[in-house]
Amino acid sequence: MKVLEKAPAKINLLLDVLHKREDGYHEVEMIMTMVDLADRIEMQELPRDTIIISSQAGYIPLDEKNLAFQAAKLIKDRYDVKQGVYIHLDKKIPVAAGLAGGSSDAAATLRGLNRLWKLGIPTRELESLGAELGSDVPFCVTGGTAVARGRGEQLQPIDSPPQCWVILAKPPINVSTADVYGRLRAGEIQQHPSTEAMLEAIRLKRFDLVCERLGNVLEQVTLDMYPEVKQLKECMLRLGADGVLMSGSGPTVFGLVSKEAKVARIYNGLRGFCKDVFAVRLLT
Ligand SMILES: C[C@@](CO)(OP(=O)(O)O)[C@H](O)COP(=O)(O)OP(=O)(O)OC[C@H]1O[C@@H](n2ccc(N)nc2=O)[C@H](O)[C@@H]1O
Ligand SMILES: Nc1ncnc2c1ncn2[C@@H]1O[C@H](COP(=O)(O)OP(=O)(O)O)[C@@H](O)[C@H]1O
Repeated sequence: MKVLEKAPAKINLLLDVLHKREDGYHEVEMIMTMVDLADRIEMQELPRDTIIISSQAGYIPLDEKNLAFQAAKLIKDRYDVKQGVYIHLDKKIPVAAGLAGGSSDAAATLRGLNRLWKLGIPTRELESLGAELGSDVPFCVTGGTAVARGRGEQLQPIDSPPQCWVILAKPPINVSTADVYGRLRAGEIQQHPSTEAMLEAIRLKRFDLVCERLGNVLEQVTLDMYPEVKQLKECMLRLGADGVLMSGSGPTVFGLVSKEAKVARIYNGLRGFCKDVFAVRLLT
């Protein structure tokens, strides 16, 4: 038997950090949504008790460091599954980009193996398993649009934002999430974005207000480390994107665009600046 799962990328329309916790994680308040750029995960039963990962992408680990491997191992151990699985990852989402590619692969693996092995694990439980793999994995289990609190695992589903184009551009640098959180001085954040105001903009389906109220407190940290991310933001705004923000810990910058007529110009303008550029729709 074989199952297929799509693993879409996420963007953070809003990311606020409330404080650093005793366990070293940061207490966050995020508004996350999925975009139509996805890895494809194929899972095939193996009679032997083993997990094998393959991928056309030469730049991700294929051993126990792979988040899909960790997801498969977790589900096998927890539910005492004796069969093995062959997992192929068709990567489309850039790696270490702030788009949760690895987390979404892990979530898709949890969903897929639940089906492949007919385990009947409820979604809530899949989300809890996901939290053991990473802070962004619970959101990726269900996707949609949600407010995420705690370290990212406390989810409140909300309505989709108004549909629009999303231009994603990732400069050729690798940013470590741990490094960005590590450099953040949570007590010294000058301006916190308002989650309530963004929720209102989404509720009212006001695209202009969504663009106006975008905010990410990790952005300044990454911008200070990598001035090219700042240049990329300025470039996207200059080319006419309606709202521009860095996603997660970066370095991907996304631009929201309402008019299709503008998309090609912005896309082509950015291609001169970096190789990884995508024009996609929100997954509403
Ligand atoms: C910043 C965000 C925003 O969506 O995404 P990315 O930029 O990674 O996509 C997330 O908070 C990242 O989630 P994720 O990538 O799953 O993080 P984890 O593997 O759990 O943690 C990686 C590192 O980030 C730090 N971390 C993570 C989450 C959090 N709320 N506080 C933290 O301080 C932890 O100290 C850890 O060392
Ligand atoms: N299936 C996977 N796809 C992508 N990266 C993975 C995967 N498994 C493990 N990783 C590792 O996870 C790290 C973060 O990758 P990713 O989830 O793409 O980034 P981000 O957390 O910035 O959204 C990278 O260092 C990468 O090597």
